[in-house]
Amino acid sequence: MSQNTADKPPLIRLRDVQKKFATADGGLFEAVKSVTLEVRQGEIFGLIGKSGAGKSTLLRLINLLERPDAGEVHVAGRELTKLSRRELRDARQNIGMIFQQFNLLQNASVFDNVAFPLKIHGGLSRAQIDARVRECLALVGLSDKLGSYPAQLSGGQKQRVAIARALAPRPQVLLCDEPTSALDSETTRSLLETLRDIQQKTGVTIVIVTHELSVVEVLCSEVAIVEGGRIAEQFSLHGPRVERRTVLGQELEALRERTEREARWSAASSSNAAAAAQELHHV
Ligand SMILES: Nc1ncnc2c1ncn2[C@@H]1O[C@H](COP(=O)(O)OP(=O)(O)OP(=O)(O)O)[C@@H](O)[C@H]1O
Repeated sequence: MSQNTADKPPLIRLRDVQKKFATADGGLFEAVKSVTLEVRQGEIFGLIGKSGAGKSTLLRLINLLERPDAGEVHVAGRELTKLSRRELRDARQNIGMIFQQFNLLQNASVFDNVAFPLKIHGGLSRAQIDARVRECLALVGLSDKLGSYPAQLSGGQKQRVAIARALAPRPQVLLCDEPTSALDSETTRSLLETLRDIQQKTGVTIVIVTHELSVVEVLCSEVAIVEGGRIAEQFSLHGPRVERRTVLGQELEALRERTEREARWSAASSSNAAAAAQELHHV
């Protein structure tokens, strides 16, 4: 579903958003400088940049965890900065989020962690909650961990519980803030596969912040490169490889080229192996 999103309408629209923070010396630091950004429905959209570039702040502006000093935040047709507290709480039901450090409730079982957002918003029977929790845990491959506690799980499993919890209220948007930074490379690979699989099964729109090029290359359909609080460059990862303006853009294209070359090489070597096997068979 993330493959052909070019004709889909934008589900998230940031217009001229700005965010400043007070600094220790009494000044102001502009973490996000008038950014305009659109994320289409069904996209897996990467925000990549160096530490301090403003990626996390930009992500947190999408669900108003950070309120912009100026600009508009539209998600699924609603301008979030205009909503009352109560309306915003409802609108946030449509925007799940996961974090680098998982943020699970340590004293609650896996079941209760995933059930939590369903219970606090009410409206569902116990049987409905039970069914939805099981469905979400199946989606992340943790059906057998219902009764476990976070301390009994690996980092990858904890992040899967966090994903199940974020998806439980059936959000249209899933925000991911460095979701694999605390994980080793193999666990990262399998978690990214799970995220892609979930996107395809549910159609959820994913925005992911990372500083790892390989995460963007493996997962994303579109990428924005964030530098100094601005979008320095944005492009599709399914489009042709062309010369990019930013160093990160160039590195990402080099990575794409290497992956394509390796895929060609391994296809060629397996067809050579097949041809050799056939020859042997005929001898
Ligand atoms: N609550 C805050 N108060 C003060 N300054 C902040 C706050 N949040 C972020 N900043 C500053 O804003 C800038 C951008 O931070 P942000 O976390 O968005 O960057 P980032 O690109 O996600 O970096 P990292 O990968 O290191 O998290 C940084 O200089 C940071 O110190």
